[in-house]
Amino acid sequence: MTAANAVNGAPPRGKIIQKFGGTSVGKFPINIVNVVKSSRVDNDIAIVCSARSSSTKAAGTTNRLLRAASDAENHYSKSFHTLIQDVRTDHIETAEKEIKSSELQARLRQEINHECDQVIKILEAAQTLGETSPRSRDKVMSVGEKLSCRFMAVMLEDNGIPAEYFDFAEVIDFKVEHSLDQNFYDNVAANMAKLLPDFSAKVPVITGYFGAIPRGLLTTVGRGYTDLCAALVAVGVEAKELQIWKEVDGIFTADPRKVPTAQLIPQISPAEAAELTFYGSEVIHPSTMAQVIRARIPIRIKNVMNPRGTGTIIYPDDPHDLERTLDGHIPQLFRSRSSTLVNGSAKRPKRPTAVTMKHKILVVNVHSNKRSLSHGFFAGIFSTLDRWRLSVDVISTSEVNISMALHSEAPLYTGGGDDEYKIVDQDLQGAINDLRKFGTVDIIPDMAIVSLVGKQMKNMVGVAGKMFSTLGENNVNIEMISQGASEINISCVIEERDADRALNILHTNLFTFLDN
Ligand SMILES: Nc1ncnc2c1ncn2[C@@H]1O[C@H](COP(=O)(O)OP(=O)(O)O)[C@@H](O)[C@H]1O
Ligand SMILES: N[C@@H](CC(=O)OP(=O)(O)O)C(=O)O
Repeated sequence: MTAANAVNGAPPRGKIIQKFGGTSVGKFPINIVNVVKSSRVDNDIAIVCSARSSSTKAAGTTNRLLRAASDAENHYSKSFHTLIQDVRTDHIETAEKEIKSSELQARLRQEINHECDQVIKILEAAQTLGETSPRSRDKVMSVGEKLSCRFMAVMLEDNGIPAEYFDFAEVIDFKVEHSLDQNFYDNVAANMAKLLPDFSAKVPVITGYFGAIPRGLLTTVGRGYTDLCAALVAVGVEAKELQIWKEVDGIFTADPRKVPTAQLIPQISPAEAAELTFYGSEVIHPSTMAQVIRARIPIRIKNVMNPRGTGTIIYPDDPHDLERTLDGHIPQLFRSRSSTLVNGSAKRPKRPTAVTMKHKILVVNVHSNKRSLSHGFFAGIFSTLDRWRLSVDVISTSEVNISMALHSEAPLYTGGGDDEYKIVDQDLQGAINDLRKFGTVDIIPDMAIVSLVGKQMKNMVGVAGKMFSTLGENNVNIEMISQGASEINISCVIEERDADRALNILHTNLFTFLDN
C-alpha cells in the first residue's frame, strides 16, 4: 500500500489490466488516454489493445490483413499490396492527425513503415508458395495489434504519460500440445509476468496478439483473442481487476441499441455472461472468463465514452457458482473477496437476467428415410458436421427428424430458380451434400435464435411457457424450441424479420411483469 493510499483510507494500490477493443482505439484514442491517466492515480495500469478499426470491426485492420493473406495465397499480388497500402495509409494519417510532437510522429511513422514492409515480405513468400500456414497467417494478423499498440504507446507519451510498447509475439517459448489445456494457459500467464517490468513507472502497452500456436491462434482461440490475452496478463501479474473497455456501459438486460428500455446489470455470473456471448451478445471472448475467474479476479466491463459509470462486474455471486468454475477451491477465500463487490446481487428479483438474439441462423432439417431413427444416425450426422467444422447452436429431434440451427456469416442466396439455395459457405455446402446420405435435407434460411438467460430461471416455474405464449400472442412464429440443455438458458428459433420485435416484446413482458 502506498503512503497516500494508507493515509486517506482508499483501497490498497494494485495492478489493473485494461483492454481496449479495435473500434475504441480507432475512434476514441484520446478517451483511452484519459482513462489511463485517471486510473493511474490509484493503481498501476497496463493496457492491452486490439487491431485498429476506424469504423466497424468488419472494416478493420484484422479483416484487411486476413484478406491480404488469402489474396497472397491465391496469387492476387496486386490486391494484397493495395490492402497493405491501405493499412499503412490509415495508420500514418491517424498518426499525423493525433500526435502533436513532430519527433514522436516521425518515430511512429518509421515504426509503421517497418511493420508494413515486414508483412509484405511474409505475403510475398506466401504468394511464392501458393499457401499460408496457420502460423504465417497468424503472423500477418499480428501486425494489426503491433500497429495499434505502437500508436497507443506514442499517443500516451504525447500526452505526458510514460509508456512502453510490448510485443508478446514471442511469449510462447515452450512446446504446445495440440489442444490448449490449463497447463498452456498457466505457462503463458507466467511468461507474460516474467517479461513485463514493474509497471508503476511506465504503462506497458501490450499487443493483444500472443504468439505462435501450432494450429494457429485464429483456429484455436478465434477472433476476439485480445480479451483472452488481457485475461492471461491479469492472471500472470495477479491483477486486482481486469477491465474490458467497450462502447456500451456494460452488460444490459437486452441489447441497448435495439431495446430502449434495457437496464444495466451491475453484476452477472460468468456462466450467464458466457451464455449471453454465445447467443449473440458478444460482450467478451468466452475463454476469458474461465481464466480470470479461476484466479479469483473480477472482470469489469466499462464504457470508454462514459468512464464514470460503474459498469458491469462479471464474478460469481455465490460460492456454488465459483465451485462450478473451479475445482477444489476454498469457499471462504471467495467470500472475503466478493464482499467488496456489488451489494445485494444475491437478492436479485426472480426474472431472467437478460434476453439475447443471435442473427444469421439457418435451420437444417434432416428427415430420415427410415421409419424410425436407426442406430448410428446421430453419430453419422455429428461426425459429418465435425468433418466440415460446423457447430450446432440449437438442436431438436423427433422420431424420424433432426433439426439443427447453425450460424453462418456467409450469405445464402437463391440461384438457378426452383427454390434451390446456392450456398456460398463451402463448409456448409460440403456438410449438406454429405448429410443427404442420411435422409432428405431441407434448409430454412433467414432465421434468428432468441434466448432467455438467467441463473434464477432454474427455480422459476412457467418461464418457458410465458416466453412461448408471449411470442405466440404477438404472432411470432416459433420454428424450433430448445429448453433444458443448459439450465440457465431457454432458446427458440424464429424468423429473422421478427427478431427485433420479439426482443422488445419479450423484454417488456418478461422483465417488467415477473417481479415478485
Ligand atoms: N446484452 C447486451 N449488453 C450490452 N451490449 C450488448 C448486449 N447485446 C448486444 N450488445 C451489443 O454488443 C456491442 C458491444 O459493444 P462494442 O463496444 O460496440 O463492441 P466491440 O468492443 O466488439 O467493438 C454493442 O454494439 C451492443 O449493442
Ligand atoms: N483484432 C482481433 C482481436 C480482437 O480481440 O478484436 P476486438 O477486441 O476489437 O474484438 C479481431 O478482430 O478478432
